[in-house]
Parts: sequence; C-alpha cells; structure tokens
Amino acid sequence: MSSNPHLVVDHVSMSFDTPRGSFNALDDVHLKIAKGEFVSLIGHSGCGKSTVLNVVAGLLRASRGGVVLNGQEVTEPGPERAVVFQNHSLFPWLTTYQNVELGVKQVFRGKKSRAEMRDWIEHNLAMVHMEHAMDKRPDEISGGMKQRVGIARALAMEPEVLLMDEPFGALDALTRAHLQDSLMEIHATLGNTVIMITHDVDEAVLLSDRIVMMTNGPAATIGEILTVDLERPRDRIALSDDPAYNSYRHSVLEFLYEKQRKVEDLGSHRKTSSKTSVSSEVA
Ligand SMILES: Nc1ncnc2c1ncn2[C@@H]1O[C@H](COP(=O)(O)OP(=O)(O)OP(=O)(O)O)[C@@H](O)[C@H]1O
Repeated sequence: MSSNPHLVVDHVSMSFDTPRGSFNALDDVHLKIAKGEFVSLIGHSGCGKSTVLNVVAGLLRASRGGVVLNGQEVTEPGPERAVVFQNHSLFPWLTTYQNVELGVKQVFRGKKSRAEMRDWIEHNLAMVHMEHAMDKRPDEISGGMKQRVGIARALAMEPEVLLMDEPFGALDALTRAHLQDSLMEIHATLGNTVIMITHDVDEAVLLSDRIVMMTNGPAATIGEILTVDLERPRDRIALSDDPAYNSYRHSVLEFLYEKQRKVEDLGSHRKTSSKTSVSSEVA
C-alpha cells in the first residue's frame, strides 16, 4: 500500500434545502485515503454516511469542500468509482451475464474484442462464484447471489475505488459471512481502494484497515478513526479469540454506545435489541 493519499475527502460540508429551511447534514468531513486501503464508515442511522459516499461517487456535490482523486476533483460519477448498493440494482429483464456485460461495455467498448469481453465477464462472475448462473435472471437467483452479481459488475469495471453502501445489510448472517470472505480475497488480489458503509461492528473490524466513526448529525463529522492493525489474511474464527480483535471491537462499540449514544436509542432499544444482540449492528 502506498503512503500517498490518492483519495481526499477534502473538508466536505453538506447542507440540504428542505421545506423547513436548510438542513446541515455534514460539517467539515476530512479524510485522506491511501491507494488500496479498505476504509469503513460507521455511525448511527442518519448521521451522513451515505451522503459522504455519494459525494465521493460524484452523485452529490458538496456544499463546501470536495473530493479529489489522484489530484483531480470529482465532479460527476465515473467508472473508476463503482458503487455497490444494499439492494443490488440489477436489471430484472437481463441475465446475470448481461447485467455484468452492461458495466463492461461502458468501460471497455473499443478496448477489448468481443471474445476478450466475454472472457472478462466470465472471469468476474467466477471471482464471486457465480459462473454457474450466467444465464439466469435476477428473479431466478437468491438475494445473496444477486448481491454477488452486483459486486461482479462493479469489479468488472476495474474501478480504482469501490464504494459500497451497506452491501451485505439485507443478507442473512451466513451469506453475509461468505461474501465478506470473498470480498477480503478480492481486495487482496486486486488491491482496489474500498470505502464501505456498514452498521455491523464485527464486519467493520474484520474487513477494514481503518474504521472511520462518525458523530451523530446534524452537522455530523468524523469523531474518531481507528486503525485496525491485524495481519491479513484474516480468519473470522481465529480472530474471535484474539485479544487485539476484541479490543478494536470494544473501541467501536464504546464510541457508538457511550460517546455517541443517542437519546432516542433508549426508546428504540426494544425494537432493535434482537438485531444488535446477534451481530453488534448499529441502530
Ligand atoms: N436530499 C436530502 N434532502 C434533505 N435531507 C437529506 C437528503 N439526503 C439526506 N438527508 C439528511 O441528511 C442526513 C444524513 O443522511 P444519510 O442518508 O447520509 O445518513 P446515513 O448515515 O447514511 O443513514 P443510514 O445509516 O440510516 O442509511 C439525514 O438526516 C437525512 O435525513
């Protein structure tokens, strides 16, 4: 990993116009990310994580500050910054293969031959273990499989930066664990820079080089940044007994539930307790 930041979230503030006046969502979010780094954004619901990600994706323009990638200001979406959302976003009338092909054509039209494109699409589907379902349509495959295809489509565009907004949030725990492992393998192989929003403390510690913890909004900003210095490849079973892993986990939980405790958490605790007790998810 290079020590030069290739991606800078440069003093980003964001206000939204609402019927009740201007709403100040983000205040001076500043973050430098090195090439190949895996960064998670974590914070309570509504603090502004998606807004940060959308500014990096070029889907939103910051009210103040901006995002600089390799020295160039981000002003619009681009294929070098692929986004994976929580709910896949596959086209239902296209097969798995054709959904990935869409992204590949966008980036490699005129640069790869037909045969090369076919090989590349198959290679990326194989990377997420979906080569067996190339001719299936989204309604013929499970939620986890759809999410795999969404990830394959993003990876097939060879993005320098992979932006993931709660990519595994809608999946059951077992499927989520499989996809986390695949993502760690892919990241080790390709070395893309990843920014991932998660509500899952274990997921953040397992996957990240750094965990960026955001304060509650309005005017949310970065509260603390935790560097996760655990050797890779990481094994979830071995780590569950590792004191360093548990200490990182504890630091994030402490930030979220003591330092950034939300008053309304007290009222909503009963609603969310089954979720939090299973996997330490943030409400
Ligand atoms: N287009 C918009 N207009 C007005 N307010 C907005 C808009 N987009 C986001 N907000 C507000 O900005 C704040 C941050 O929203 P954002 O979606 O970034 O939070 P989040 O941390 O990603 O939330 P969650 O974890 O629930 O997905 C929220 O209070 C939200 O209501």
